[in-house]
Amino acid sequence: MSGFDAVSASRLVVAAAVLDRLERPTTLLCAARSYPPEHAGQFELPGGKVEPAERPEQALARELDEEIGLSARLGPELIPPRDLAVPVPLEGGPGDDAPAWPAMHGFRMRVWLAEPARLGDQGRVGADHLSLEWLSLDPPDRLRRLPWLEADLPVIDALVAALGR
Ligand SMILES: Nc1nc2c([nH]c(=O)n2[C@H]2C[C@H](O)[C@@H](COP(=O)(O)OP(=O)(O)OP(=O)(O)O)O2)c(=O)[nH]1
Repeated sequence: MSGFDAVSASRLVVAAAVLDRLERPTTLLCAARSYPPEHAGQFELPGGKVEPAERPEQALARELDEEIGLSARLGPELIPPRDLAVPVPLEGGPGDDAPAWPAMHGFRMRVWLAEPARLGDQGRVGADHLSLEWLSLDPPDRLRRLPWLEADLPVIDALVAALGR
């Protein structure tokens, strides 16, 4: 789909920090959005909205397959720090059961580390993205300097810290 719909504060988005490998990673998959026009070219972690009655991990597998043709193995969740975390909403769906990162447009976002199920699989660019870049984790400042969606900056900082960079 294209464009951002009107959203309710309870909508949950899931995204993956796809590393070349979970053990001793060297690169991160950074995806340049193709829409909406005001965010085209900005980078995000691939993922998307959780459908009603879907578990977040199931939604993430579906989104990665649909958007970038990647079958991924999930690692640990990247837990937001307490001062940033958006609590579980009262009206959250069945899988919406953990604090999340604040995402754009009132969305809440949960993020998992991941690696391609077939190591070396690069994913493919579909309609949702202009490009997929596998960027080196070193030096981390180069990664931080990408034009990320604004909401992703603390996520990237936390990722870099979690990976010990
Ligand atoms: N996928 C993704 N969405 C993010 C990130 N950061 C962030 O603020 N968002 C926001 C942008 C959108 O408002 C929302 C997710 O939208 P989306 O367009 O990716 O969702 P979708 O794939 O289900 O797309 P659609 O078919 O509903 O357009 O979350 C991120 O790193 N990845």
